[in-house]
Amino acid sequence: MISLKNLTKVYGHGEQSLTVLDNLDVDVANGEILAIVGPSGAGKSTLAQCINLLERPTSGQVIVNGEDLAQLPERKLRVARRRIGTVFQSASLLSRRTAAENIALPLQYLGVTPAETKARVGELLERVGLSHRANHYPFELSGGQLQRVGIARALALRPAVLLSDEATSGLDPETTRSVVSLLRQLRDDLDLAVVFITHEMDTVLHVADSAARLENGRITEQGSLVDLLTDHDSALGRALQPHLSPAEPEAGSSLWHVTYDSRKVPSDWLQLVSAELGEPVALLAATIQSIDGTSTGNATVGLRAPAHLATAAFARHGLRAIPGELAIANAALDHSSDTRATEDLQWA
Ligand SMILES: Nc1ncnc2c1ncn2[C@@H]1O[C@H](COP(=O)(O)OP(=O)(O)OP(=O)(O)O)[C@@H](O)[C@H]1O
Repeated sequence: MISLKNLTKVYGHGEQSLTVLDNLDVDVANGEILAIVGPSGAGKSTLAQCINLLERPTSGQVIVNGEDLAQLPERKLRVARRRIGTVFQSASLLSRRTAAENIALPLQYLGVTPAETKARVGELLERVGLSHRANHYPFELSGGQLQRVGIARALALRPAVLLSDEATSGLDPETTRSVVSLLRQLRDDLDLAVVFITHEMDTVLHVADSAARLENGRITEQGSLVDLLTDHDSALGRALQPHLSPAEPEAGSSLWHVTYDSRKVPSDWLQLVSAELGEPVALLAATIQSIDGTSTGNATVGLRAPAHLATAAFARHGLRAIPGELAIANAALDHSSDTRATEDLQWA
C-alpha cells in the first residue's frame, strides 16, 4: 500500500518559486492499479519522481507499508527505495547487456550471490514471458519485449509498489494491450499497489481499477473507474469514455445520447426501451464494457417517440438520455466555460 499525504513540491525560492504539486492526497491499496492522468505540464513526471523519491518532496509524506519514506535520511532511503519498482517510458536498458543481465543489475548492486541471482532472474523472465529471450540484447527485442524486461528489472527486489511512468506511451495498441495485461496479472499474483501515470486516456480503461486526475499540481477528481464512468457529472468519467462516430438516424427520427447511469442496467435495455415506447429504437453507435463485473458505457440511438416518454423509459432502466442537439449544446458550453472539457477532447 502506498499513501501520499499532503504531498507538495515547490521548485525555486521566493518570487521565483513554482508550486508543481500542491497538497496531494492519494492512496493505492495492494492489488489496486490507480491511473493518474493529466495534461502536459500538470506535474505527472514530478509526481513520479516524488513517489520513487528521486526528488524529495518539499513537504508531506510518502508512506509505503506504514513507513514515511520522505523523512528518511539518505542512507536509509537508499534501502527503503527498494520497496518501489519503477518502469519508465523507454525501458532504458544497458545496450551491451542481455535481457537477463539487465534484470540482474539491481541484484548485483545489492551483492546477491551469483547462484541466487541466476535463479531470481530465471523466475522473473518466466513471469514476464521472456524466458526464450534471456540471452538477447536490447537491439534484438521488440518495444513490448523491452518494456517487459524493464518490468522484470523493476520487480527484481520484490517491491510492494510498482510505479509505471508512461510505460506504455509510444507503444502500438496491441503491444500496449499486452503490457497492460501483464501489469494486471502482476497486480493479482504479487498483490502489488500499482501507480500508473499516463497521458493516454484510452489505456486507462483497460488497465486501471481507479483513476485520479492531476491538473495544475492538484488532484481535481479521483474514484473507482465504475463510479467515475457512471457519474454523468464527472469530467474524468466523460473523458474516459471512448469517442463515438454515430451513423445517421433515419429521416423523421431524432438522435439521443444515452449513458449508463447506474450499476444495474439490464443488458437488453434496447429491446426493453423499444417495447415500452412501442416503436423500434435504432442503435447508431455504442461502446459498452465490463469493469469489475459492472457494465458501463454510452450509446447513440435514433427514435421518434416524444422526448418526455423517451427520457422516462431510459431512466427506468438506469440510463440517462439527452436529445442530440442538447448534448451538443452542453458539450459546447463545457468547452467554452471549463478548460477541463477542452483537454478531455484533446485526450480522447
Ligand atoms: N526541476 C524543475 N525545476 C523547475 N520547474 C520544474 C522542474 N521540473 C518540472 N518543472 C515544472 O513543473 C511543471 C510540471 O512539470 P512535469 O514535467 O512534472 O509535468 P508533466 O505533467 O509530466 O508534463 P508532460 O506530460 O509534458 O511531461 C512544469 O511547469 C515544469 O516546467
